Amino acid sequence: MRLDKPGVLLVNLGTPDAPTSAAVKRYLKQFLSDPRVVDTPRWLWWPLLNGVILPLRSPRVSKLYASVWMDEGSPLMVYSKRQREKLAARLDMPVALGMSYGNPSLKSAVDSLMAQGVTRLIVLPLYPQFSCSTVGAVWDGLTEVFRGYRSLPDVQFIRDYAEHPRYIAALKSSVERSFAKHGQPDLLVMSFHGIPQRFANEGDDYPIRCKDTFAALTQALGLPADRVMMTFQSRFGREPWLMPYTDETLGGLGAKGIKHIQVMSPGFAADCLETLEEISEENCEIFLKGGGEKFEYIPALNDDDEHIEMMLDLVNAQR
Ligand SMILES: C=CC1=C(C)c2cc3[nH]c(cc4nc(cc5[nH]c(cc1n2)c(C)c5CCC(=O)O)C(CCC(=O)O)=C4C)c(C)c3C=C
Ligand SMILES: [Fe+2]
Ligand SMILES: [Fe+2]
Repeated sequence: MRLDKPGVLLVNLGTPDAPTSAAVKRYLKQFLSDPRVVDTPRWLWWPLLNGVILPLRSPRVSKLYASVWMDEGSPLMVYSKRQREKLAARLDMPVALGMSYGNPSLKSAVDSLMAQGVTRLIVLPLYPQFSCSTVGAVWDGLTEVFRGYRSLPDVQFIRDYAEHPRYIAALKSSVERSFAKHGQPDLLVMSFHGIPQRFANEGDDYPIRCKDTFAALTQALGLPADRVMMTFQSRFGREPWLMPYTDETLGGLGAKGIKHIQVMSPGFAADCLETLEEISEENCEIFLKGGGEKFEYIPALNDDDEHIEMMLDLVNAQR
C-alpha cells in the first residue's frame, strides 16, 4: 500500500549568491534565459542577452544588491529562510525551500523532501498574484525536476492567494502599524511588480489578481478611493508593461499637492532588491524630486507571525 506523507515546498524567485558582478551575471543568465520571463525568439534573444544585457547589467545591478545586502545574505534569501524555519516549526511535516533561479534549486528542495519519504507535495509559490512569468515558471521547473524521477509524488499546487482573508488581514495590520508610526499619508500607493501588457493580452490574469488584492485591502482599510492607488514597478525592456508605472506616477504626485505618501508592495512576500532599493531608494528620490515631502516604505510581510499563520492556513486547507 502506498503511504500518504505530505511535505511542503515553498518556492520563491531566487537571488544571486553574492553581490558581485560574477554572481549576479550567473543568476541573471539563468533567470533571463527562461522563456516564461522573456519570450523573445531565442535566435534574437541569445546574442542580445549574452553580448549586451549581461555584460552591462551585471556590474550595475551588483552594486545595487551590495547596497541592500544583509549580514546573513541577500534579503530575499534571508527572509525566505526565516519563513521556512517558522512554518516548519508550526507543522508536523517536512518543509523545504526551493528557488526558481539560483540556490537552493527547486531540484535540491524536491530531492530533500523525497529523501524524507514525502509522497505528496504541497507546493506553495510565494507569489500572492498568479502570473505566467512567476507561478508558470514554478510549474515548469517542477515538471523539469520530475523528468528525472522514476516515481512521482502526488502534487497539490497552490495557484495563488490574492484575496485570502489572512493575507489581506496581514497586509492590513502592516498598513495600520505604519499609519500609527508615521501618521496617515495623503496617499497609500500599492506598487506591484509589472509584466509586459502583452502577457495580459494573451491571457495572464495577473493584473486582475493585483486588482483583487488592491480592492480587498482598500475595503479592509476603509480608505476612500482618492487616498489609495495601484501602480506597477520594475519595467524591463522596451515594450509597454502594465500601467500606470510606479516611477512616473510618484514623480508627478508632488505637483498635484500630494506631499506625504506611503508605499507598499503587496506582491512581494519578502523584501528584496525590488522593494528595498527600487522603491525605498530610487522611487523615494523620484517622489522627493517631484516636490513630495514625506515618504515611507511599508515592509513586505516577510516572517511576520500573521504571514506565517496565512501560510499555515493555505497548507492546512490541502490536508
Ligand atoms: C525580464 C522580465 C521580468 C519579468 C516578466 C518579471 C516578473 C516578475 N518578477 C517578480 C519578482 C521579482 N523580480 C525580481 C528581480 C528582477 N526581475 C527582473 C525581470 C522580470 N521580472 C529582473 C531582471 C530582476 C533582477 C534585478 C534586475 O536586474 O533588475 C525580484 C528580486 C530578486 C532579488 O534578488 O532580490 C523579485 C522578487 C514578479 C512577482 C514578477 C511578475 C509578477
Ligand atoms: Fe522581476
Ligand atoms: Fe528593479
